[in-house]
Amino acid sequence: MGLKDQQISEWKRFYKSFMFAWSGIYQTFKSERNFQIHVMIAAIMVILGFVVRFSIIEWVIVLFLIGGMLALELMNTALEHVVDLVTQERKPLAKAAKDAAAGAVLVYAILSVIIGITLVYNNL
Ligand SMILES: Nc1ncnc2c1ncn2[C@@H]1O[C@H](COP(=O)(O)OP(=O)(O)OP(=O)(O)O)[C@@H](O)[C@H]1O
Repeated sequence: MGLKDQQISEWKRFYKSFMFAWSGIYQTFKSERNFQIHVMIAAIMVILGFVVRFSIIEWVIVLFLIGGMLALELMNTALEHVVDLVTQERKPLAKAAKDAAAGAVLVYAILSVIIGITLVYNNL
């Protein structure tokens, strides 16, 4: 295979992984109610940001919060799938794993809400 063919094949692989990742986001959006709620809250936050005119720094903070929240929710969904793959039975370890992951999402969500409200309030 020539250098050009190799480069094309690299791009194809990159494109394929991108499509797999996009499919993961789309499937999670379709099937997980919590993910849909997070997307809705993110959209409201972006609209509020334009209304109260966030500064650049405030936008950076908000976009990191939104990106972090959605990424964490995707990881939580991935973990739930893996646990369900490992066992369909009710097991304490399965519960501990799912609850810990859900706890991580909750911690980030609470902090995001506090920071989001503070930023909006600060610009009123
Ligand atoms: N295999 C399991 N063993 C013990 N507890 C579980 C297990 N799966 C889920 N749980 C508990 O149920 C909670 C909700 O889990 P999950 O969102 O996966 O729904 P589910 O209980 O599997 O069923 P459903 O999706 O139909 O509501 C978890 O946070 C955990 O506390």
